[in-house]
Amino acid sequence: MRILAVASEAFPLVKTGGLADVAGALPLALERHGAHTTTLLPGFPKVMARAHSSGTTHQVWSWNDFYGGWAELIGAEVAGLDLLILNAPHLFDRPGGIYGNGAVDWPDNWRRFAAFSRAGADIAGGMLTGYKPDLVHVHDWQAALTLAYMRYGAANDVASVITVHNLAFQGQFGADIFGELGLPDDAMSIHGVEYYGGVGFLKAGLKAAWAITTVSPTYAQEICTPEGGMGLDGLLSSRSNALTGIVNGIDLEQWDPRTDRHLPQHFSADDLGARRGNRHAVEQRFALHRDDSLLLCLVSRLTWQKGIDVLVDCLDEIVSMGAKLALLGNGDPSFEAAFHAAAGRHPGRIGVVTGYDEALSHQITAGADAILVPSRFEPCGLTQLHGLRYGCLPIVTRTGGLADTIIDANEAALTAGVATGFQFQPLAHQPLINAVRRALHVHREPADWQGMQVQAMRSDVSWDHSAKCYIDVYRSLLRGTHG
Ligand SMILES: Nc1ncnc2c1ncn2[C@@H]1O[C@H](COP(=O)(O)OP(=O)(O)O[C@H]2O[C@H](CO)[C@@H](O)[C@H](O)[C@H]2O)[C@@H](O)[C@H]1O
Repeated sequence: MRILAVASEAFPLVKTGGLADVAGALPLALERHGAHTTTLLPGFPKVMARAHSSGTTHQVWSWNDFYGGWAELIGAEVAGLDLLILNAPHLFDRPGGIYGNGAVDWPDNWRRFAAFSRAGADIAGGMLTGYKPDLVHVHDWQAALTLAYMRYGAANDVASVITVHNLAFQGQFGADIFGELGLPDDAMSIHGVEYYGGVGFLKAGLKAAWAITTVSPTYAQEICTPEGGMGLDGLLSSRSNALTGIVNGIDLEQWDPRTDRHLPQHFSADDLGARRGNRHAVEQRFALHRDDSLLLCLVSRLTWQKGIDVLVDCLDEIVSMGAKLALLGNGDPSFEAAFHAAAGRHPGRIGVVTGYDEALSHQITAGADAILVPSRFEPCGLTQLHGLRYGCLPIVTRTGGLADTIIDANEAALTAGVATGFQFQPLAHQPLINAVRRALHVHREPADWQGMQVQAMRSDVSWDHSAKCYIDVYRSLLRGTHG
């Protein structure tokens, strides 16, 4: 089975969030089940640099004028990924972020990702000699228009899947761009790309996809409701037969406490005492007192989605309850400032590093006792899976993938010895505080805490089961039995 994946980021080439982790790891997991993935990426500077340093790049196509400038497609192989890269300097070669400069989106994002999607559809339609995918799998709004170009073009017989990683990002633009997309006039309708009077990239993909997946069963249900659907619940519930929730895995080689090159001290479920060296490293890096109190951590984009506003409100009380916190994140400057102010009020009890630091994210998860994931909504969530893998017990809101991956330490689960973390709902000050209090309570009994750590580390967070679920979706489409 040949899959063409279309994604705007993939680890380890370029990453702003969890999408990159998935786009980087899923192809390797699918390969083990006999499906070969070729991944189309935009030629962002980091992608081009990494591809060139691999020494494997070769041109497979070029255009003199592709959405306003010269462009080429490059083949490359990086970190086990079979890549096609759309090198279009007028669209992707610029300083700043891949989607914008600071908090401001690039004004030509519609053109950048329309071009990217068009390239995906042309490849699906057989533009490249010797390569035609059996199925196209696109991720999020940046790649979603691929499916509209396929549907209204030469590749409307090629099976397609769209995965929604986060419904909050929809790629909505004014109707005035439509004329420049190169789609036929009848695509500008409610059955095509039209969305609330403008053009909706994600909407167009959801409408055209043969199958829709999202990254957990609970989120799949939530997005069909007015509360969770962000304006797309009508469309999604009308397509609920085509919608499947498949929980993400994590890369077990990148996240292996016995071999992780980022850790000062390796450990395993049989040797939890060895976590201590990592704990000391975290205490040192975050200027925290060295003691045995509950060490909580956070590794997150600092946004409203992640419930950071509520956490900020709880920090003083969490410290007064006896816990301490190591906070790593970047995003909304007001949250960064609030964290620094809290660290100033509680020296030795709250430590903050603002910025994006992959190595530090591993160290924190290996050294802290528990990881906070107080998300307002969470399609799947990866940091709680990292926490499980490293015996850093997740304290999470009961929503989306957090509800599906963590077993709450209620009385029954504790007695049965199956608890792996602490859930609370709704996202608000008191429920969060109560969850931390429950964690403190278990933490006072080292044998109970370690029992939960072992149980957490036994959880299956691999890609194996999820890859099988994707293969099932692909097969059902190719057999014509889906939805
Ligand atoms: N400051 C920092 N330093 C280092 N690493 C950091 C960091 N901030 C975040 N990270 C890392 O970035 C990733 C973020 O993963 P999340 O699951 O929180 O995804 P995100 O919300 O971006 O994406 C969306 O897509 C993913 C993938 O489907 C879904 O899991 C998720 O629910 C959905 O919102 C993790 O690997 C985390 O360790």
